[in-house]
Amino acid sequence: MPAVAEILIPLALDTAYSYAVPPGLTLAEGDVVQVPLGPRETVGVVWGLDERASGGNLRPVTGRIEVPPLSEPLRKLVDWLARYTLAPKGSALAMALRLPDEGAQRENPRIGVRASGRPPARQTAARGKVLAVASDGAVRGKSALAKEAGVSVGVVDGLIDDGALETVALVPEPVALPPNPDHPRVPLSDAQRDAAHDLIAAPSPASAPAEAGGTILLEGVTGSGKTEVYFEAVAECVREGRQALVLMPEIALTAQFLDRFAGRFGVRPATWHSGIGGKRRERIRAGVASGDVSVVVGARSALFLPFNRLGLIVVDEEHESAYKQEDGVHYHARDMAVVRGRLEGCPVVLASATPSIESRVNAQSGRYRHVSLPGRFGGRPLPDIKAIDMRLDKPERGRFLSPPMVNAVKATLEAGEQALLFLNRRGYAPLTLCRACGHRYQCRNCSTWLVEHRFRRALVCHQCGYAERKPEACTECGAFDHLTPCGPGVERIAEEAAELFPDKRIVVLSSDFPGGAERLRQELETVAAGECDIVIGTQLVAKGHNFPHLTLVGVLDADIGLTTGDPRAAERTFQLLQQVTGRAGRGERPGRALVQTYQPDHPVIAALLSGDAERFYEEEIAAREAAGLPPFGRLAALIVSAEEREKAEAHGQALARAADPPPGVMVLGPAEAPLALVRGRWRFRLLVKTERGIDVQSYLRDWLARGPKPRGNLKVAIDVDPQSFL
Ligand SMILES: Nc1ncnc2c1ncn2[C@@H]1O[C@H](COP(=O)(O)OP(=O)(O)OP(=O)(O)O)[C@@H](O)[C@H]1O
Ligand SMILES: [Zn+2]
Repeated sequence: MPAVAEILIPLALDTAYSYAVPPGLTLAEGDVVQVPLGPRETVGVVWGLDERASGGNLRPVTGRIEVPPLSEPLRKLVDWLARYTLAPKGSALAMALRLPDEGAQRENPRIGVRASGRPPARQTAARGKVLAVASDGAVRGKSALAKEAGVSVGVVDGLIDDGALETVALVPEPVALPPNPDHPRVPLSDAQRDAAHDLIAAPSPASAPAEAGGTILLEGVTGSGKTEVYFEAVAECVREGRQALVLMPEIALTAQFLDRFAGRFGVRPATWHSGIGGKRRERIRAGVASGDVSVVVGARSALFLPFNRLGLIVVDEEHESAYKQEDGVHYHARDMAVVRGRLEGCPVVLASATPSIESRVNAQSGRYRHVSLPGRFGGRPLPDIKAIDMRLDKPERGRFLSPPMVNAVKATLEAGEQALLFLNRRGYAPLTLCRACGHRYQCRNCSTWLVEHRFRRALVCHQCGYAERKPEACTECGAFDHLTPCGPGVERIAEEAAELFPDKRIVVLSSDFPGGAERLRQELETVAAGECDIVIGTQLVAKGHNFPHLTLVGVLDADIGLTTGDPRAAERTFQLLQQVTGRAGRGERPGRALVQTYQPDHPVIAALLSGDAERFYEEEIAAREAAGLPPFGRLAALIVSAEEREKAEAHGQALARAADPPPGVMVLGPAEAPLALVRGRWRFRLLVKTERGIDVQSYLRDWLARGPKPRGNLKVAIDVDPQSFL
């Protein structure tokens, strides 16, 4: 009697399906299998097995696929992820089960040749040279052998056909060489050594074994040398023969970082991000599963790699909102890292100069251990930060740099140092207006203004990517020469800087840098090497980078993020400004920062100027607690979208009527989303706010079960712990 296997299929399905295990097939939980689904065959994972049940009337499993099985902690992570985010379990599985695509499976092995020991049927001088070289029995590539013998590849081919040489598949080069934890290295400062010691220190013997995987907040001011400190924890992990994962926001994976890793461990680590192609992805996955790859540095998706003896997870820049995935499964990689650490029984290090309020509160309450580096490495001072009050120091008409800012840049360049001008706006101008008729250029698919990109000569939607050529005449009234850019983006600042400093080298860095991520990484290298004078950039250059020649940071619009209505607006602004000003003075010379603002007395700006981060955290934590906002209360958002506005609104209202919130739960909305239209879909938002002790997932499940069901093109996205409120 065949047993029954519960197979979870990586599609938007909530439960595993039952299949019979055919005679002769032995399966274990976690095995990757092929199963029939409707008229097709598909891939799934054994999620449960019942040896005693009778699968007689079920369709059988087709067979096992020879890829590494999913470990128990990884399966539990998938279960956890689905339960927490309310995503279908199959969708959660899909993230852990990126199977090789067709092309990747057929990776051609590299072929080498060696002497077979049989004499050739026909001997020539050229053949003699080849066989003389091959007589040592070593395996060589065909062309390498031909070159060494000084003959053409045709001669080698002839000897293969003849049987005097035989072909062998070469073992592919490893994706990463083993890091050496005891590679000679620069000595740590005393503060770093103490912090590293704290980080590695075993948890107190009183804690249960399951608690061995604790979470540690590694908080150190910008430039304090946190990287070197957590490298010590990585080294210790490698010494113990376990694997380490370092998560980074995608773009922080720079050559500079990889070189620092190589400086510490002798080799570069294996890396994992969206730019890694099919074959390489599969080899990394296989190496991670076999344990051959001991350290992976990767973007958030690396969290779902099949490590077989994970000993440490580091989340660098843990406060980064880029760790939140905003489509498909809405998960926060930092939070899931903490979960995976718990499931694997390994420690998790959250590193930041500006920790999230959530992690700060967890550290204060003792849920996380707190390790601090209060000063910069080498006793370097933190930058001196001053405000420029834009109400008093107005830029010239049509300009955006105030006179004190221009003077500071001038002085910096005269001293042979580098300046960074920071503005968190891509493109040339965020709005284009016709001065004749007042028409504003808007996206046809979204409720957003089109952003002028002068380099591309286009008006672009930053939501959906829609772009149109910037017209010569207004498309509404036909007037020529009346289209006016309103407000600045980085390209416009670059234009102003080029006029002010015509003989200086200026680079503009933003995520839409022409040439893509690889070119951008190269450009960051040239900045670090001091091969440019003025850097103009968005948040992309604001954090994580080490530019030793940079001594002046000018923030052009410190107020930008303060008025978004987002509950994290203050936190985000503080973190971003603290990070960007923290790029100044990391090398030999001290740095300073100037911050253009219309509200120098705003608590966030005042805290930044005071240099007293503690004050900001105290005030913000108190404010969150008073308002019952995270982490003192919980939030979840439902985003209802449809192609017709009325449909989305009506469904949102029907959901609200079915909400029936119990005590401790509040349901707000539906309200038209700030981004009311995205890619042709109208959006309405409902916000659930609960007391901390409430199981918000159960509430959401019950609510959605009794509420109206989405039909046709209508969709309801669920976002637990939302980071974006747009
Ligand atoms: N032990 C050391 N010996 C020599 N240089 C060091 C040492 N530790 C750190 N540094 C240097 O100090 C600088 C700052 O270090 P690091 O980038 O690790 O800081 P950080 O804490 O990560 O800063 P941020 O949070 O701002 O990114 C770097 O230039 C780094 O090379
Ligand atoms: Zn658009």
